[in-house]
Amino acid sequence: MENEEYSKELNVAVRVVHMACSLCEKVQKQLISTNSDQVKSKDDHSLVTVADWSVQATVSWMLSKALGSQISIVAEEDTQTLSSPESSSVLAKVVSAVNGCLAEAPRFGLQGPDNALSASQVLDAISRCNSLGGPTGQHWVLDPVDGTLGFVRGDQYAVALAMIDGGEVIIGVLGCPNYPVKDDGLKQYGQQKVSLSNKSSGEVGCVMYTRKGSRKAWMQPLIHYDQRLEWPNSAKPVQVSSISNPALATFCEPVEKTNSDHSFAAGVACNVGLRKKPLRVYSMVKYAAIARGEAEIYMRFARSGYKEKIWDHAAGVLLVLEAGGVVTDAGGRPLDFSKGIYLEGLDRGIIACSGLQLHEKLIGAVYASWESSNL
Ligand SMILES: Nc1ncnc2c1ncn2[C@@H]1O[C@H](COP(=O)(O)O)[C@@H](OP(=O)(O)O)[C@H]1O
Ligand SMILES: [Mg+2]
Repeated sequence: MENEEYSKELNVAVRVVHMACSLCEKVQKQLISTNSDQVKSKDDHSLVTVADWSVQATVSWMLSKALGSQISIVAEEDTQTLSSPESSSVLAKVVSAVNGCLAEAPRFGLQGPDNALSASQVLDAISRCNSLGGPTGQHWVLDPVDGTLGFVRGDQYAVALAMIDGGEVIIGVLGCPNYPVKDDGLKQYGQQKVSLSNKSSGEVGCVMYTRKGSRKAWMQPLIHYDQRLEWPNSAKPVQVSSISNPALATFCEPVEKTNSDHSFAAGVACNVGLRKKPLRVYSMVKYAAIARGEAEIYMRFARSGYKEKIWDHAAGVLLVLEAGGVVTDAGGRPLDFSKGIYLEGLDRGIIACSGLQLHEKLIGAVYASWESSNL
């Protein structure tokens, strides 16, 4: 990207997200290959948390190493459970996953530690991410494994890293390890899941990234096995779809109806003339789908009282905006990332679109449907 401002931060963030994706892929593979259902339900929980904590420790350690230990990081996990005596075996797994990942830093163009980290260094790296964000200064915002259910089910999930400066999202990086690189890959993934053991290099998994004001968003394939990440590797620009006819538009929403009111969204969809069935996808991969031009609309209507968190949206929102799209709350106002860990003042829900025409229609339809809804 031409503008030098924040280029070091962006470069480091992209490499770190590649590392985190590689860590997650290993844990997810292990999880999927556990056959006994009984063992699985027990292991599921600990393996997911292993991935969450390990990614948070790795990203925290690498960012501090590359950018200075004074950086502020807002992230989802804390160490309360992990540091209790009952969690010693999980902690051992986390330490091993983190050291395994950090040892590979040179493959990603970064410098890892000279010696393996101790358990207390790993715990420190996790607990350092206790910033609360806010309107001033720079804050890194991390969701180590977004879409936990998708992760457990061998489906879509994302590693999301953003940087906020002065309350504005400046950098957005989204790792989507199960998002096929080829066009229309997400729709095909839904119909015919890629076998995790057969994932081959360059076909499945991408990291998307952007910087505010660049009006560009990029996608790189994940690297596998002993490949090295070169900058900018085979990054290709992505952009939103040009479809503005609702009858041809694809709309995404969360898989879980507890996270978004499917029937309210169906009413809005019907009002604007959307014809296709919703594409239900776990995690921030929905934002990635809009930024890549594979879907035109993402609607999210959480139950009243639920407060959306900044790490579930920051990276994805910037990607959609810089790829040419529009993202607002359901009242048409931009999302406010300056108020701490929550998207305070969010009006009813979130609407991301590939273009203004569709967006205006959706906002109008939400307004019209609101009175009759029971949200
Ligand atoms: N009741 C609720 N309403 C809306 N979102 C919720 C929710 N409970 C949890 N979430 C958030 O929804 C995210 C998953 O999004 P989606 O449903 O689009 O896949 C979760 O991220 P994690 O999986 O990182 O916890 C979590 O932060
Ligand atoms: Mg999340």
